[in-house]
Amino acid sequence: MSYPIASVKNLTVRRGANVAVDDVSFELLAESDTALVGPNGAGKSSLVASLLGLIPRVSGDITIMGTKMNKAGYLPKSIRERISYIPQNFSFQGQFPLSVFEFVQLGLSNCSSFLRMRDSHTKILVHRSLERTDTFNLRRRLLSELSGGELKRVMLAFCIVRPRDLLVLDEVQAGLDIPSTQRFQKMLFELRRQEGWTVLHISHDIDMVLRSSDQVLGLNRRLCCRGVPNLALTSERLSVLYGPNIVSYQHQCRG
Ligand SMILES: Nc1ncnc2c1ncn2[C@@H]1O[C@H](COP(=O)(O)OP(=O)(O)OP(=O)(O)O)[C@@H](O)[C@H]1O
Repeated sequence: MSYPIASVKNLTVRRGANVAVDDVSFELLAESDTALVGPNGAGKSSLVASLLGLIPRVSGDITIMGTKMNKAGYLPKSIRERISYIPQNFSFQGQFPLSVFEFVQLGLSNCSSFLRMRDSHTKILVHRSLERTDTFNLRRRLLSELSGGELKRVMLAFCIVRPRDLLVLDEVQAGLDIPSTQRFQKMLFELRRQEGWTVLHISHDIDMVLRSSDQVLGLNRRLCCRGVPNLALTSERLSVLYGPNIVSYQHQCRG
């Protein structure tokens, strides 16, 4: 039977003077895929940032892997190092002097079980992660020299270089073309199964959510719907979320 990796109860978050997330409760079950959907400005990134302890919350309880997050957003290192986060935007301008290999290797630094690891072992782990994400040929390139799609696959290599339990992704498809999106989704799906990750991801692709997620959370400041996507995302619920003029199209492409 599945157990909760994360549990959120009555979470309220403010951004500036406004309430961005209002009294939201949900659970993320182990090894499940949960999509967080909703219109622009609905509070999705705020919810995720608060779940990760990156921004404060006004009220509510957050428990991750059995440990309750304190009011200041603190979680012990033993829990934090089991979580991975790929943010919505990241770019490396100019000649940011960090190679792909060095970046992925950083995923091992500061991790208790790898601190005394020999250099040769570290290299094997990094190379294996790069191979599994089709980024081995990029290992000597600077991060600032990568395309958006390449950078996202390198972020996945960073996530798998050591075991994690919870992966949080904020609109990873943003800026990717159709083939890159399909390639990334396929890779993520396979890695999730191999690694046993619990995934929470923000998405604007309702068709993809219907096809691949176990649970959907429909947010528009408050939680408007929640459950198995094809039951929860009815046209009525989509209208509540996005407004009455929403029309849902099914992608014809099955990649
Ligand atoms: N740093 C900030 N300071 C003040 N208000 C903010 C800040 N960041 C976000 N907000 C506001 O909080 C609300 C929720 O924003 P948030 O980014 O969480 O929404 P979102 O659902 O992730 O949107 P999008 O789909 O456009 O990325 C919005 O009204 C936004 O203007």
